[in-house]
Amino acid sequence: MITLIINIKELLQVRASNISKVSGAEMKILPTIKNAFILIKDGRISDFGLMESLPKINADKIIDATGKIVLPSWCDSHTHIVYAGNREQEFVARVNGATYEEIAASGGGILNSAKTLQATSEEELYKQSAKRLEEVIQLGTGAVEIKSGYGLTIEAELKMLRVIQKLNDNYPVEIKATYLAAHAIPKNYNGNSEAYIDDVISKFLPVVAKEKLAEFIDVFCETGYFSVDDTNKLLKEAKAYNLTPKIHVNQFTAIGGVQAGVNNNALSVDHLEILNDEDIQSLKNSKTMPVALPLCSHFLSIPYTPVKKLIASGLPVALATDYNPGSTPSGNMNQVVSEACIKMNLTPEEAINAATINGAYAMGIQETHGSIVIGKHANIIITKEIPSYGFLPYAFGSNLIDTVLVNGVIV
Ligand SMILES: N=CN[C@@H](CCC(=O)O)C(=O)O
Ligand SMILES: [Zn+2]
Repeated sequence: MITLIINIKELLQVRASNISKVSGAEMKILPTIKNAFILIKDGRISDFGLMESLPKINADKIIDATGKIVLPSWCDSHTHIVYAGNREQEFVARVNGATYEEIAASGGGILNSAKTLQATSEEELYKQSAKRLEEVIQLGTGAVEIKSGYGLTIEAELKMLRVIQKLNDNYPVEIKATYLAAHAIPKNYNGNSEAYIDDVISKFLPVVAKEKLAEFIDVFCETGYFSVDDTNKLLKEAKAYNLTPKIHVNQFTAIGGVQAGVNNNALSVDHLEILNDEDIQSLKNSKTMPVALPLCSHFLSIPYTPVKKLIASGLPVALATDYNPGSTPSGNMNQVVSEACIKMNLTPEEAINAATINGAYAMGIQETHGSIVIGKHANIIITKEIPSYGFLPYAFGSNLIDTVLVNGVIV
C-alpha cells in the first residue's frame, strides 16, 4: 500500500536518523520543510521532501494537505490509561477544600482506585481502557506507555498487565508496558512500605518477569509512599529481570528520588514538580530523560516542573499526559503541548520536540517513532488548515486535528 501526502504547508520534525533526542538550546530548533510531500510505503515513511522534487509515483491513495501542517504523532511516555471507574467524587471533595494528600491519607486516592479495579472483571477493565485509548488515538497519540499500579495485589496487577498486552495486540499504536510495582502501600501493610517492597521482590516480580508482561519498572518515590531506600532496593532487584526503571519522583517533595533514578540508569524520571539544584546536577551527564506532566500540575494546582531551568542547564525534557483517574483525567497531548507553552513558557518548538522525539526516547522507541525519518513508522498527524504550527498551542480549546494515520493507515 502506497500513500502519498502532497502540498503540505509545513512538514515538522524532519530529522537525521541518528538524532535520538534533543537537549538544551537545541530544543528551540524544530527542523521543517515548507510545501512538502511525504510518501508512505507499507506503513513506513519511505520518502519526503519539497513538492518541487516530488518523483513520479503510482500511489494507491493521495491526500491533499493544502493549508495543513503534518507532524509525527504524539509520543505519550507516561500514562495510567488502564483503570476502573473514576474519582469524580474526590475531585468534587477537592473543589470543596480537601487536599489530594488528605484524600489519600483517609484511604482515598490510589487505594480507592485499587479497590474499584480489584472488583472489576478483566473484560470490563479492557472495555473501559480501550475506550480511553481510542479517544487518545483520535487526538493524535501514536505511541503510548501504560502502567499497572492500581492493582496492588499480584492477581490485580497481572490483570492490569494482561489488559495492556491485549490493547497492544488489538490496536495499531505502539504500546509499552510498565510494571508500577510500588504505587501505594496496600492497607493490610499498615504503612509498612519495606514489608510491601519485600513482598513485591520475592512474590510479584518473578511472576511479572516470567509472564513477560512488562518492559519497564516503576515506583512512586515520595514522602508517605516509598522511600529512596525502598526505591533503590526494588530497582536493583528489577535489574536482574531486565526491567528498565521509569520512575515517579519529586511530585511533592525532593527526597533524593532523582539521584536514585539516575544511579539505577532510569530511562526517565517523571513529575519533577519540586526540583532542587542537586537534582538538576545529577541529571547532567546521565542518559535519563526528565519528563514533565503539566496537566497533573493543572488539575491538582501544584507547581509546574521547572522545565526552562532544566533546558537552560543543557538537559532534554519530554512531555507526557499522566492520564489517570486521580491527578490527571485527560490523555490529550494537544492540551499538554498548549499547557507547556502557556504555563511553563516553552516555545512551540520546545514543546513539540518534548512531545515527539523526546517522548519517544522516554519510552525507548526513538529508533522507530517521534520524528520524520525514512524507515520510521508512518504515525502521522495532519492538522486542519491553520496559519502556522504556533497556532496548535495558541488555540488551546480547539481540536485542530484533521486526520490521524497509524502505520500509514487512516484511523
Ligand atoms: N503520583 C502518582 N501516581 C499518579 C496519580 C495517582 C492517583 O492519584 O491515582 C500520578 O502520576 O500522578
Ligand atoms: Zn503517573
